Amino acid sequence: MQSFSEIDNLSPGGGSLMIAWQLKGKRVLLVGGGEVASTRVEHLLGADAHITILCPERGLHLTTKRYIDAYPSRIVYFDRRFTGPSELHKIDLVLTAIDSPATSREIVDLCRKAKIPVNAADIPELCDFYFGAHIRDGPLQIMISSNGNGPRVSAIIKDKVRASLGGHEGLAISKLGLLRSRLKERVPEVGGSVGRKRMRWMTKICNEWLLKDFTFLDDAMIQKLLDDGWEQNRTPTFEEVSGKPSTSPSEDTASQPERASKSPVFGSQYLISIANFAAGAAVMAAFMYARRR
Ligand SMILES: C[C@@]1(CC(=O)O)c2cc3[nH]c(cc4nc(cc5[nH]c(cc(n2)[C@H]1CCC(=O)O)[C@@](C)(CC(=O)O)[C@@H]5CCC(=O)O)C(CC(=O)O)=C4CCC(=O)O)c(CCC(=O)O)c3CC(=O)O
Ligand SMILES: NC(=O)C1=CN([C@@H]2O[C@H](COP(=O)(O)OP(=O)(O)OC[C@H]3O[C@@H](n4cnc5c(N)ncnc54)[C@H](O)[C@@H]3O)[C@@H](O)[C@H]2O)C=CC1
Repeated sequence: MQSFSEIDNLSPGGGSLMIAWQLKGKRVLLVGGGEVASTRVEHLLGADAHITILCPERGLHLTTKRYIDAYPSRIVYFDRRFTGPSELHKIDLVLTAIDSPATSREIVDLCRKAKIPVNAADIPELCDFYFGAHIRDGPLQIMISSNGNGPRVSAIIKDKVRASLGGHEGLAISKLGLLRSRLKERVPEVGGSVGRKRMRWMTKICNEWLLKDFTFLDDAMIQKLLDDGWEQNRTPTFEEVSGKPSTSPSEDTASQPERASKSPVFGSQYLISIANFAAGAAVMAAFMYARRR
């Protein structure tokens, strides 16, 4: 059992809860239409929310205007300022991105009374949650947050993380999602021993296949994987299921460590590293020995 001091070390506090908030079909009020608001619209559209924008037309950023014109069924736009509590009727979430902290404060107060979560772009201490720097590739979403300390640094780190991705991760995850749902259709039981078996099998496939190989999954391959894999309680290889050779691990920037340790290519790279290290150590030892003499 963990002692209290160990638990204290595990949760030092000072952070925030990073969650993937499901906004599909929810109503979001965005007050303001400037540059910051335009980025909010992008995120809200990506999350399938119903959006209401309040902002005098002369204050609209070109990008916000483009979104309003392009998605009339998703965005309701009013060419006016926020007027009062009635704006919050049936609203699930409020975002302010305006150039008036006093008005932002008033809106936040009203949201508190109505128990509606709110983000005020200009007043971090009043926000129920912060935005972060995002990377999105289909269902893959990565958010970098500095928890209010350095938004620009979040954006810089985001660029570094993005550069380390291969570009195939989103598609691979979509295909994996399809495999998972087909498996759940086949064995719909929730929890219990079947649930555990299903999770073990999915975990094994994820560990053993290269991420990029999942991008090739089609209906026939999924069927074969389930028939020859799940039903036989084994995990067939990509080669077996597709009839094609696997993608080269060097092409797969997200290659899994489990696979790496088993892969002959990675295995030989590992041996070469050990050999290099041993050779370096031998030279160093000889050098030290020579100096002592
Ligand atoms: C607390 C938070 C509340 C919230 O907005 O939810 C907040 C608050 C404030 N930002 C301010 C300034 C800047 N914000 C950015 C950029 C971003 N800001 C974002 C989020 C957040 N900003 C939340 C914390 C997130 C975190 O901690 O990680 C990002 C990540 C996401 C997004 O906005 O969607 C997005 C990058 C997206 C991308 O590029 O991917 C830049 C740089 C730039 O524009 O390039 C600058 C200028 C440089 C700088 O200050 O760093 C100011 C005015 C400060 C002042 O007056 O001095 C305030 C208010 C204050 O702090 O008082
Ligand atoms: N969180 C973040 O990422 C960042 C936040 N900020 C803060 O966000 C705020 C907005 O920044 P920008 O978009 O660059 O400003 P902006 O000046 O481009 O846009 C402000 C918009 O608010 C509208 N507006 C003002 N009062 C309003 C009201 N009562 N009702 C409806 N609309 C109203 C204006 O017409 C304008 O369209 C600023 O306070 C800024 O300090 C700034 C940079 C980054």
